[in-house]
Amino acid sequence: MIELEGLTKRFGAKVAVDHLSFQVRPGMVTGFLGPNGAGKSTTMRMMLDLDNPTSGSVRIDGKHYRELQDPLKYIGALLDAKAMHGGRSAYNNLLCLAQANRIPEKRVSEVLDLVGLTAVARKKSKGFSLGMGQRLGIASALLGDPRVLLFDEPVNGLDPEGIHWIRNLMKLLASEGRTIFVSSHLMSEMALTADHLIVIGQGKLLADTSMADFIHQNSRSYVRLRSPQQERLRDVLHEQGLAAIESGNGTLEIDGATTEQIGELAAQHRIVLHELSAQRASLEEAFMQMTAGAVEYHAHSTETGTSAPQWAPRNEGA
Ligand SMILES: Nc1ncnc2c1ncn2[C@@H]1O[C@H](COP(=O)(O)OP(=O)(O)OP(=O)(O)O)[C@@H](O)[C@H]1O
Repeated sequence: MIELEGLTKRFGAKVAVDHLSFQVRPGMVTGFLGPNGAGKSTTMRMMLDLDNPTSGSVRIDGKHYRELQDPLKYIGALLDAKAMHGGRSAYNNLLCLAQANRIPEKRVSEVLDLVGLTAVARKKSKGFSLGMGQRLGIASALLGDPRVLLFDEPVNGLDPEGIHWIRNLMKLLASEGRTIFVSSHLMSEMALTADHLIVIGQGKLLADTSMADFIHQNSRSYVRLRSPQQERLRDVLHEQGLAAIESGNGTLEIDGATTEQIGELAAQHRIVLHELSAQRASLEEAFMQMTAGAVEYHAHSTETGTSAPQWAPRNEGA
């Protein structure tokens, strides 16, 4: 369990993290979302005592980081996969970390095996691909067999196989009762991985909710229809007080009705349907909807509309 209470971080006049209070619970994957510059990395750094809060506190399983004896046994993290010593082998990188944290050497081989790097254990890590480097970073996070794990953008730059592997690993670790906290800008991936979400914008908490509720509360759901008897269908819907919006390619969208209601209505009037489907906005749409007011930099189109977007701070006329 990770508990934040009024956590705040200022960099000069900039408030990067603004009175954040939330809990990250064990036994599930909690996603950490926010637009660029929202304060995610700063929050994670404070969880790991790499930055001092201006005020407020973080507790890991009830203790402040500095009270943890051998902290790697309580909390592991993947923040920057390139933080390894490139001139050392994967094995020696992990061995140094194990020795500094009083972790038995046999655990080094175990975690290398767990992340699939046994065959390259003696190779210098500077020759590693992005995916191998990411796996080595994860091995170091797992070294102390901690109950709490933080992953900052773990799938950045990975191929589909690597992404799939990390997703399954996080789910497995959560099913073992560990606390898994992961940030990512890849919404489709987050939707497949996280059970719960913490969303922040400009350092403030915007949402602390289950994935399903977040999408439900921040997005539109509607029914999509296609029929060769579209005019007749529109009339029937109209009689029932249902407005159909034409969305191109002969498709209609209807708010405020279920597929069951519409299917039965069509059957009663002997109208043929070629499509009848319930539509729910994606996590990405729900996220954009929620954070629209909290984005630090917006793109605005240029006069010709052909040049690259101009990035401007939100409060300076974007
Ligand atoms: N050391 C620092 N000195 C000054 N400002 C900083 C420092 N670190 C972060 N900031 C500012 O604090 C804000 C939050 O940054 P942070 O990196 O935590 O955001 P983030 O949500 O992780 O962003 P991203 O998704 O782009 O990685 C940003 O405006 C950033 O410019």
